[in-house]
Amino acid sequence: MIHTLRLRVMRAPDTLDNTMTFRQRHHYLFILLIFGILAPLLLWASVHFTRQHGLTGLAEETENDLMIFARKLEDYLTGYDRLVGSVAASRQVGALLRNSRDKKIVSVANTYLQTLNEEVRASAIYVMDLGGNTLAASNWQAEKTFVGNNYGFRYYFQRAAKGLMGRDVAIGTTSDVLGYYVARPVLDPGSDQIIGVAVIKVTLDELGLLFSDLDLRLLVADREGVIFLTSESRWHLKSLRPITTSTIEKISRFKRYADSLFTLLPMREERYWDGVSKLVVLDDGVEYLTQATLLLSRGWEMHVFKPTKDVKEHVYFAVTASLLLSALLFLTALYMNQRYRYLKDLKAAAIHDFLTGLYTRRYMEDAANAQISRIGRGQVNTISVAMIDIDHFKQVNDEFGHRAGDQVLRAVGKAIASEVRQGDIPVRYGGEEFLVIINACNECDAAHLVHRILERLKCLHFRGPIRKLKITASAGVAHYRKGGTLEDLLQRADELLYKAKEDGRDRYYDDECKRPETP
Ligand SMILES: Nc1nc2c(ncn2[C@@H]2O[C@H](COP(=O)(O)OP(=O)(O)OP(=O)(O)O)[C@@H](O)[C@H]2O)c(=O)[nH]1
Repeated sequence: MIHTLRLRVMRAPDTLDNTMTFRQRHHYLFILLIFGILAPLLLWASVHFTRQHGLTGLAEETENDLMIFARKLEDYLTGYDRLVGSVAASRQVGALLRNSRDKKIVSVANTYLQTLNEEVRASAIYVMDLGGNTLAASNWQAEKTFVGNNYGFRYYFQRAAKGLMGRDVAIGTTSDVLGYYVARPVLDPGSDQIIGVAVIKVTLDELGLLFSDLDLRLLVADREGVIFLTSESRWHLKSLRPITTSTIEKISRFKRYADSLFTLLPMREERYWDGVSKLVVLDDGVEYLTQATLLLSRGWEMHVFKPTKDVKEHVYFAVTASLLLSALLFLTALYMNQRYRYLKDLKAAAIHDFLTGLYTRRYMEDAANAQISRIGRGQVNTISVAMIDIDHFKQVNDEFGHRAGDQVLRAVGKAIASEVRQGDIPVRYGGEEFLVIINACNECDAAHLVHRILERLKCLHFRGPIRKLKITASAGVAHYRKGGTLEDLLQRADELLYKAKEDGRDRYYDDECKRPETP
């Protein structure tokens, strides 16, 4: 502590001021640097973690929605899958296929299909023979009835005619409406031979109602990636993947998508966010988190798109919050720094004389008393006090002015500080009076020091109007005596100083050392 303070003492006050400004500037630069690194880090972390957290939540919601809608669609269509089974097993349909020329049987079958269709609200229910001809249909009375038409080219018919479940999405040749077709073989109860095919058609408009009023985008595409069911009408019959010309031709033939262009669904900036979810920007310029699932029984794929705008809002909030936090931390750091410097300056001002930079009288009293108690404990040999007073200083003030007087005081303070050793305490005692508490090994050490100081003061050179000025000083040196007090020590030094002044100045008296007293 003393060592640090001593270094400060040895600087001229004007240099000290400059150093503090320089240091202060360094402090601000340091704080700015720290915040220059911290603020972007904080910003990056808040953006990263908020987005990460938001997208994780959104991915969970998307997965949930996907499961719900896939289940909803499956359940809805499975109802028709089962229903077509009961149509195929019905007495009326069996009778019709065994005897399609009997008008009465045909009429009974038509009425049965019509009534059933009204109950289950399908688009149409009809029965075909193995040649693909429609023998009876729920819309038998309509102008564009299916009865009499041949749908043998249809994929669903060909599957059912082979004894399999036929499922397909296609545009109706008679109705011109896109629909889901499900077909089952009709077996002869006696022989178990396939004798025809029962079909139910459900319009996709009706299916689309399942997905209306959603705050998400949803699509269902067939095996080839053609979107046939979607919450966005503009995506209708667009394709998720590039399709070859031969596939387009095949689709056109079986499904009658002939007029469609099969353009690709515009999806930009696709990238996987995790293993399952993708982040995409769609044709509306909005970013979505998307997930897909396969509807295995039908070979379809369902995609759900959830806008990430809520996540973005959270990120904006986090950015604002972290900017505010950074600003708050920055201001707090500035305030703390100012306060720290202020307290430090206050403390320095309390122990240092503002003009010379030497210690104050108050500090000296505390430090000297501490030294005296150390002597009592045997930790320090002895101490001495040298009281030094500039001779005829009043004349300097009177002749050259107070500022010149201050210049001399500063130079004397600097000279004394540079002569003392580490552990000595140089003090501005008052006015033009200085004092040094000397940690001496023996009495003559102190006399040597005072001798050197008085010599040095004689050699001081000044600038400006007082460049020709030469000064001398007088001193009194007193040594600690066992059991003595600081007051006693100071008094003896003062008396010796007084004596030196009286005897003509430019000398020192030492109460023990018998060295020459004039330097
Ligand atoms: N410039 C300046 N002068 C000071 C300061 N403190 C005290 N003085 C002056 O120091 C002078 C001390 O004068 P005196 O006590 O008469 O002593 P002296 O003129 O040095 O004469 P001797 O000590 O008897 O040799 C006074 O004129 C004070 O005004 C200060 O901080 N700055």
